[in-house]
Amino acid sequence: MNRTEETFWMRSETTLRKRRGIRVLFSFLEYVDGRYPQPSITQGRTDIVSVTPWLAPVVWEGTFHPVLLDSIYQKRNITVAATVFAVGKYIRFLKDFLETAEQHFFVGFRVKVYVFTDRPNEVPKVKMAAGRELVVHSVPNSKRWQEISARRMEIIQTLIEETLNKDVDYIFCLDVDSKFHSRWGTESLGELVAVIHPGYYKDDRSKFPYERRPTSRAYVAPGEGDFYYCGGAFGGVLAEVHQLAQTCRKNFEDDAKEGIEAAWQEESHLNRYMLLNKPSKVLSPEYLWQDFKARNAEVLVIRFSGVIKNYNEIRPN
Ligand SMILES: CC(=O)N[C@H]1[C@@H](OP(=O)(O)OP(=O)(O)OC[C@H]2O[C@@H](n3ccc(=O)[nH]c3=O)[C@H](O)[C@@H]2O)O[C@H](CO)[C@H](O)[C@@H]1O
Ligand SMILES: [Mn+2]
Repeated sequence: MNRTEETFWMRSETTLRKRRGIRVLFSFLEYVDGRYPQPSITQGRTDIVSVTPWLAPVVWEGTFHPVLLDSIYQKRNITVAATVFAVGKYIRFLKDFLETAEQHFFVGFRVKVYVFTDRPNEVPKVKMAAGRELVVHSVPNSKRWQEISARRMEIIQTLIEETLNKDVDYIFCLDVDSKFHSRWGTESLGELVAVIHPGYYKDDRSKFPYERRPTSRAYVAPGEGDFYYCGGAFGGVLAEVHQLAQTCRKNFEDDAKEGIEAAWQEESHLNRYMLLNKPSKVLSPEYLWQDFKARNAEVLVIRFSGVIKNYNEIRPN
């Protein structure tokens, strides 16, 4: 292949890596006058799988053209919401989360960030670009972190019912103890969007930390399960996320009435839900890495990553 034949999709992994710094410039130049490199269905990345067996895209760097995608959604004038919870000491993560979201999360689009906190006075003043808005809601604290984490589903369900329906198209629900490091944009949009957990994506499904007690409504039987998805990031269109949140909330509460709490709270219920209701788009672990993990070779870009935290110091229990 000579240099002129080389397209965005055809670049080898090492070339991509070498060019990371100027990639944004390249993808922009490749889009001059609405022209972009010819798509190929026979050449592209070979080190990853970019479609699930139910034909949902799996989003990895190098499988999409950011400027082309943005131009499609710009015409539709979409609004994207994000929810983030900062309860108790987790308020300390909010500043970095919001500041890095300004740099990387749907830049150039209308964005509404909904912050839920028991400390509204401590919400940092972060300068937001035109078209971007911060909305703060008060929520009660709780003695157990498991409760705080799991009750997000109830609050997300209510938020969608009460306020969002009119002027929001897509919603993402994100952990606060994380930062954006690179683009998270229109390539992530879909009806129901799940993110693959960075800790298990090369493991056999028998190792996934699903809820394994059949008495729980989050139960996943041995030999079942597609991927292990994160509780810390999911999204989609409002109707789909509403259905997910309502179902996970109800199943979590019905379990609680019988004295059972799933292994990973709402994350377990989300995994059960996604097994029965396959996501229409799957985001690779680029979309939720963990700072303590070294970057694997196939991960060319880390877009969003959990910070290292001292659990004993910040959690209420
Ligand atoms: C990266 C990822 O997939 N993380 C998931 C994982 O553990 P994590 O260890 O990431 O959970 P976590 O401690 O970050 O809690 C989840 C989220 O709940 C909120 N929070 C929690 C405790 C608290 O005192 N205050 C507060 O605001 C906050 O937004 C936090 O980011 O498993 C949890 C199961 O319960 C959740 O599914 C998390 O989303
Ligand atoms: Mn977290």
